[in-house]
Amino acid sequence: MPEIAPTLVASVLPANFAELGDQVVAIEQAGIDRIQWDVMDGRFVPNLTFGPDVIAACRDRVTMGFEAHLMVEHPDPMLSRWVEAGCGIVIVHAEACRHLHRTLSTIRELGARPGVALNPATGLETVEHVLDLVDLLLIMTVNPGFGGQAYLASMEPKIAAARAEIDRRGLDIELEVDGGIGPATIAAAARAGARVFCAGSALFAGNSLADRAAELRRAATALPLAV
Ligand SMILES: O=C(CO)[C@H](O)[C@H](O)COP(=O)(O)O
Ligand SMILES: [Co+2]
Repeated sequence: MPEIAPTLVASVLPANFAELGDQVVAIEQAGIDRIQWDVMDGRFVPNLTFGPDVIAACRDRVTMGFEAHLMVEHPDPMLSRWVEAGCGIVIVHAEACRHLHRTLSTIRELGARPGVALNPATGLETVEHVLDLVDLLLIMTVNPGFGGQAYLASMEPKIAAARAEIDRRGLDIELEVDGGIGPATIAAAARAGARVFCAGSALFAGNSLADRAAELRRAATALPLAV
């Protein structure tokens, strides 16, 4: 396995929403690299979370980067709102955009770093012609909509194909995985080629975010057991 310095991203989904500002501070103090805001619209996915005002209310509490994971149908009309709320990375789903090239270009024009996400059923070829526009490719390792689901190991060939394509084209793209990432799954995703790991339940399990984060970082770089 190559030497990697894993980037750890905390999904806020399992956080205590009644104390969101304090939870965001706790995530930063635990040494986690970024926060992912899982935005759900009740249409693209059968769940609802928060809007840009909630994110903006937390922005001044920390200095760490924010990324918006928009599980939202036709995100174009509200793109500027996520940027204004302080999300330096705005990730849209390829399946949710009618004109994906335009949407990603708009995110860049708004001053944020564009990212594109793929559902488990969506092939890598869907984003072949927009990879030069993005700073981040997010491969979903669960079907989006809920935290706490089981990691889909069947996504590893797609992760590996994405890593190969990024390297072949010499692209400067963060390859992130999201869904079911924990101590038992992170190494396999890393071996497949992911370098950025979004975790929710695994980080919030137990009472020390810092301990869980350290455990995930260790597991991401662990060598496979010899058989
Ligand atoms: O996008 C998501 C769900 O749609 C979440 O980011 C993801 O599921 C993280 O939560 P967990 O680590 O609990 O799976
Ligand atoms: Co997410």
